[in-house]
Amino acid sequence: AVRHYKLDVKYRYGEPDCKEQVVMGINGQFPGPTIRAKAGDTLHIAVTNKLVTEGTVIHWHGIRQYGTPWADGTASISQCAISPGETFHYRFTVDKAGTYFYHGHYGMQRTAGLYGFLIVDLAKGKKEAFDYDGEFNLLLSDWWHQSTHEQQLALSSIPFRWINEPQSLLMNGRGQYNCSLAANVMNTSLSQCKFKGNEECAPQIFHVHPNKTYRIRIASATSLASLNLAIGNHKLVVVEADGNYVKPFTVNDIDIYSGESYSVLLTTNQDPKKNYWISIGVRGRKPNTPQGLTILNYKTISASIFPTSPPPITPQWDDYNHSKTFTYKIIARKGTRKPPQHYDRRLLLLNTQNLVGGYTKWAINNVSLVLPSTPYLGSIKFNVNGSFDTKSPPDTFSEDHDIYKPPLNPNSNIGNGVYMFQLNQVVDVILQNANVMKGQNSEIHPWHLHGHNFWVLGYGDGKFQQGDERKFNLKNPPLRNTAVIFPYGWTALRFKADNPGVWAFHCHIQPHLYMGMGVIFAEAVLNVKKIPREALACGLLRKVLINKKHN
Ligand SMILES: O=C1O[C@H]([C@@H](O)CO)C(O)=C1O
Repeated sequence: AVRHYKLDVKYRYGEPDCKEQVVMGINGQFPGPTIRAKAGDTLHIAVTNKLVTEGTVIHWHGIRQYGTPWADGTASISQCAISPGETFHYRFTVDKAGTYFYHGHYGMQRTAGLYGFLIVDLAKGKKEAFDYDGEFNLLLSDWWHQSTHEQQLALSSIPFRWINEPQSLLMNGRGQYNCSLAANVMNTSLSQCKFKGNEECAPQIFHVHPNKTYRIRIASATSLASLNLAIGNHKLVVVEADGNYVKPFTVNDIDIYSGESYSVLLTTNQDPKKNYWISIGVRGRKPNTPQGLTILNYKTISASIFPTSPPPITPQWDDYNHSKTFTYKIIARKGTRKPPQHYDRRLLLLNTQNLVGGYTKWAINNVSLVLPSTPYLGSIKFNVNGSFDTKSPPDTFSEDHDIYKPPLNPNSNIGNGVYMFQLNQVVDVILQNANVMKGQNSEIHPWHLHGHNFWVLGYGDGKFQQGDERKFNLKNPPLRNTAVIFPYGWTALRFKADNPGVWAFHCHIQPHLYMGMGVIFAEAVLNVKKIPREALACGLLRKVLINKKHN
């Protein structure tokens, strides 16, 4: 079936965490409306830019866009940003059931609140591999009181001004600044939040029946924060990651990084005369943001009876063993497509924090990504000269780079060259983490690939070495679209370049991408058919449109 949606992107006033702010909304809502379809459907989504003075695009995170690379929603990569007043028609099929989301992919618009769920149900007649009685959606994000326009300026100023930690964590767009739902039952200087219930920042309560099983679909659209989610007294059974089934495993809490999605099963087998906390807390960075909270309400009692015990304690922010233990448990469910046993090309990508002309940046193999004004997809397809660097960025980095120290020479270059792949090449990417520019520290980076799922073949501590590949999991590696690199560690991915198009591969932390932490993959672009004109009407491509009939 074809499903039609109309999304108007517009600023509005809102109180995501009880403080009035400018929020990027869709059809007047924040977060945007949930888009729902069945596997095999075609979505026709008309996005109208009502922002008045800036462009916009929307990326459908986790959707492979097979055959429709122009609909990936990445400004300067798959299309021209949609101008104020204009409408862009995204048309693509959703071929795989799963939990996805959509978000802005131009500047830091995601941080401003441009996101919503995209859920693809199984095709008619198909059955899930697990049973459940009901389901909930839980979209996680973080929230700043500084505007994203100012954040962009701060990050691209000399001296560099860091955006610092978020003021609040949001669940389905709701958080509480300067008060806590749990103040009465825990040790905090925050006062108790008081709600009538209809406030925009009042928590969205999850109502359940006892002795049932619920599927909770969770996605993280955070700008910066890595999160840990727990539900007081309850176990979580992880069954899906990034739209792929995983071998079910049971945990007390999950770590979720920006760009990831999970489905967990929750069985309501606890005392039905109580309600329970649902909590999220910051991981991987020294937190300065209170826990995000809401309530799991057993319908046997009133939702206004708060839990009498404190909310779950988030693991220490730097307890990376906790994170690794969770991440290493994720393996593919039986029946998942297996990876090719060999690769055709390997990239070793070193992530470093650098200086470019005095500006603080992130670079990959010493190149910090600055997007061109003409979108790659059109410029490669129509062979437009001069729209980006024709020289490819390096496939590897210097052997003697000491990942445990700040870079000896912190200076790097900006660039917008692409890695070119032939159709069906098997590509391995080893992401190598390192020390930041100042002090002794290495940060978590969740890397997201557009247009594909990749197999996560393995993780390791320290520097990747020849021979580490003997430890790769080629038997049941999970398929994902986002994978984390741990501090001072490496992560190995494999994918098949079977989707003609131009695809971004980048750190999903919004300020890091803004500071250049990404690369561009171009795959068999000459095989791309029928790019709509509206995706091409900017930069050096305008001439192509005027001069020749395209395709
Ligand atoms: O990109 C970043 O910059 C700061 C810090 O490294 C410099 O202020 C930080 O914590 C980041 O993640």
